[in-house]
Amino acid sequence: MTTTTTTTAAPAETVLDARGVTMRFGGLTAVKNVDLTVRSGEIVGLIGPNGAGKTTFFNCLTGLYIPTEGEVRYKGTVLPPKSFKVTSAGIARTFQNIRLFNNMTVLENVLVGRHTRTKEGLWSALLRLPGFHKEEAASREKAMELLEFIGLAHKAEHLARNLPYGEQRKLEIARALASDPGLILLDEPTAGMNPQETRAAEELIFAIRDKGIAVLVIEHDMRFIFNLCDRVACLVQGEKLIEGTAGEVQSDERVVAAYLGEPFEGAPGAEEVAEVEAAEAHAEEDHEAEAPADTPADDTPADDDTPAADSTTSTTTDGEAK
Ligand SMILES: Nc1ncnc2c1ncn2[C@@H]1O[C@H](COP(=O)(O)OP(=O)(O)OP(=O)(O)O)[C@@H](O)[C@H]1O
Repeated sequence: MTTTTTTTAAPAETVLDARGVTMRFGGLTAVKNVDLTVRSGEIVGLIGPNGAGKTTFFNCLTGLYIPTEGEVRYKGTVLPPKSFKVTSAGIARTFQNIRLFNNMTVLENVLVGRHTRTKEGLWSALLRLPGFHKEEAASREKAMELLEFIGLAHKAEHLARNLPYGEQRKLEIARALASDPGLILLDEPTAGMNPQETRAAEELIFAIRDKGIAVLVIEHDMRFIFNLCDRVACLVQGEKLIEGTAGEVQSDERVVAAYLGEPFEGAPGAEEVAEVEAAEAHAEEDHEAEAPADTPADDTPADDDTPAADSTTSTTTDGEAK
């Protein structure tokens, strides 16, 4: 008789549990009855056309807004309706528009991010009061570790305002990580980044996840979000349209329809479309020039069309599929 032993992995802990979150501004319902769960070890994406309610939802999760209805729990406990208390509880975030202390150094910005984990408060950190300096030594080591982690240790003494844009975005992430979060919310972390910076941001987010921090990320760059995320939820006009794996969401016709008229970032732009059209027109001209006058169109070998057709297909597919 054979016995089989099966080992089951421990179920992932629910880090964030948002239930029925609704946010109204007067007559406008920006977020309507949205449920979302993020588990430990996960990277979850939040997509949706402009004005879909993504940032408003983030604001409801982080205590900036008190939802009109619904409840948000972090590791089983209902979150307090104050952003600094939410940060203390373990949720950190970055903003769509970078919010750094421009006249402070890179290191000081990260140290300010540690204030929820030190006895001295935010004002002490900002005004560099004596108490802050005492705790600074202990926090400094941790802050330098974070700067190493994001690759900015060599710029620790630079003023934040002198960093290139992509590095300012990284610094915001380091500052958020300084509060030792269990969940980090990233609002358009690659906005304004070039392709190399975007790839580096992707690696950084994977590394954050590997540190045991769950990630919820808003992005318009579909290629980035579908590469990165374990699950993706799509908001449209404040409501969650679908939630699933990248493949499921990507192929959902309602998602595609929701974006119609608003091309995906990474989808072929006007220039690429013009290139394809020019190539097609060129191929047609060549074809007409090559075909003997008395050859019926149907007799033209299929191969003659292949290169132009292939190049058209691959450009379109590549752009749309990712
Ligand atoms: N404080 C506010 N007062 C009134 N209306 C608001 C407020 N904040 C957001 N809205 C409205 O709520 C809706 C959702 O906006 P929100 O910024 O959350 O969308 P979004 O999905 O983040 O958009 P984007 O991708 O453009 O950043 C919009 O119609 C917006 O005008």
